[in-house]
Amino acid sequence: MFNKIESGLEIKQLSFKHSSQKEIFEFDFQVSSGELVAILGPSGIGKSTLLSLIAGFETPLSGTICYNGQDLSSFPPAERPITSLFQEHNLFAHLTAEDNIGLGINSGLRLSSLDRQTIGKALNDVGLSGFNKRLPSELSGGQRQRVALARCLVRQRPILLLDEPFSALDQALRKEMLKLVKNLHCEHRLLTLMVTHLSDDADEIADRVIQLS
Ligand SMILES: Nc1ncnc2c1ncn2[C@@H]1O[C@H](COP(=O)(O)OP(=O)(O)OP(=O)(O)O)[C@@H](O)[C@H]1O
Repeated sequence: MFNKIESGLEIKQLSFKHSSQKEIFEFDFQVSSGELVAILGPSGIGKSTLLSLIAGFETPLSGTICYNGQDLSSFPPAERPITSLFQEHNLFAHLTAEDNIGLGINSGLRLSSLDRQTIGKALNDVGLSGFNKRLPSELSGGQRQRVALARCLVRQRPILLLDEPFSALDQALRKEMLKLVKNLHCEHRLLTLMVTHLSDDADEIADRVIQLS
């Protein structure tokens, strides 16, 4: 049993059921601010479901999700202190890298020159300086995920959720992206939860592994 924590994410006696299913999922754990935790478990165990609950895309049957002692239940997804990166479909095909990242600052793309500088810095942070005007179709798979990561950064949310973000990439590229995530996590002091089914990836960068069973 954990005591209530003041700094970090606390998932307490959370239960959930997809409306069309019988299975009930239960989660109970906590993650400290600044920790990078890997969520491991077999296919169908509920890893993505857990991230959807934390992000606010699904509503639990019972239990609480608190950040720094504050219950997030009443906050819609856009107002939660959370940014997410998924395996794919992170970018809009008709927008440049710069504008895709800019959506993280202003959804109507009303961007000041300071915002443009912030976007340039984020592109630099993910190793894509000068790629501002590229369309997603003009980028490799790894570069597209870097752009999506840059958008996560400009949102300046303290919690980063990663749902198998690099599983479509080959092993060498995946390792490179994991290193990048680790660096960004440290540099931006993000509480990071990374869902993966690969224990090697978890061992590579995680401070701790939570195994769902
Ligand atoms: N929207 C949904 N409606 C109904 N059932 C769902 C829905 N999303 C997921 N499920 C079911 O809930 C269970 C958990 O799914 P989830 O995607 O969370 O698992 P996972 O651990 O992330 O799996 P994987 O590693 O294959 O991505 C599965 O049995 C899945 O079929």
